[in-house]
Amino acid sequence: MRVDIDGLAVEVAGRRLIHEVTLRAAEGQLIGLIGPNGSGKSTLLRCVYRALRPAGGTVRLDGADLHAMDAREGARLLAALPQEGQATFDFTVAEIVAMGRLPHQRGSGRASAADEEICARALARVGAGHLAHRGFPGLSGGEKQRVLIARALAQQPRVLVLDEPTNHLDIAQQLEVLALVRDSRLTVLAALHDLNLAAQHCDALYVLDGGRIVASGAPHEVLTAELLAEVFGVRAHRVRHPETGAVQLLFDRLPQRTDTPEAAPPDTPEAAPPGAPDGDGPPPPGPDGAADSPSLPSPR
Ligand SMILES: Nc1ncnc2c1ncn2[C@@H]1O[C@H](COP(=O)(O)OP(=O)(O)OP(=O)(O)O)[C@@H](O)[C@H]1O
Repeated sequence: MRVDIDGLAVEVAGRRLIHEVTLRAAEGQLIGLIGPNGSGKSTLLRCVYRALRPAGGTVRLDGADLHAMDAREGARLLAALPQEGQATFDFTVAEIVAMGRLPHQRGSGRASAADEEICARALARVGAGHLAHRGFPGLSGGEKQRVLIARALAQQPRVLVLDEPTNHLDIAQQLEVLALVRDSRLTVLAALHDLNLAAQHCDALYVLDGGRIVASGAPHEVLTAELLAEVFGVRAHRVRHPETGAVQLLFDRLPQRTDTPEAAPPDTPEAAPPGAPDGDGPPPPGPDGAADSPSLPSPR
């Protein structure tokens, strides 16, 4: 299912937080939303999953205005993992995941055998089947995150909206969750803080700063040293993943604005080591395709 966001504006408490956002997600694409803290990622996504109404503009799913649909219809098409999803619910894991089936139930709202099967499969997909009878509040942050992803999958939506889906997850689980999201073939909008994960897994990135989209495109087009300095205030070196070719980033602090070339001693960390690549360009691959990095220790 395609998602078209056009001229979206969002206001909270009379303050405009999102300005004129336009975003396109084709069927099955994974679109990453990146930006520094407070840039508006959660606010934009909250409007997409209907926790906030737009002050202007539209969100359309295959051309239909999402905010004009009734709640049940919207929930059958779009499921969300909100950032505030870590709130303590006094329910078991199985009950939390079963909530994902509510938009599909009519009448008594009782779960059918088919609903139970869908929930069990969703929990198994996130590797959390063994948690089904545990109380949600007693889970670790990572376990809660996986259960809430299972709830979103149990909803059987066409579009997934994920606010920091890798929050609280260890590195193996982060990779698992992103692979699972990819394999789901759903259209996905995901706010991500880890720019390397975003570069590796997303079809396109949209960069938010001050509530506005300031760049968009394929990860290798968007994640330039200039943009990362401007928007995130960091110095970034680009290298290529030796197997996938995806852009990957190595970060340093930017020199302080007060530092002048005269004031900085010649061997400060900001000074590039002799022979190091200068900034944005990917360094030439080594014999095995890996980018050489003279500053990294050799493997033991
Ligand atoms: N309910 C609210 N009332 C007032 N201001 C708000 C509210 N919600 C968000 N904001 C403000 O809107 C701006 C964007 O916040 P938002 O949470 O969308 O950013 P974010 O990019 O998701 O940040 P983070 O990366 O830290 O999660 C921030 O300045 C925030 O303080």
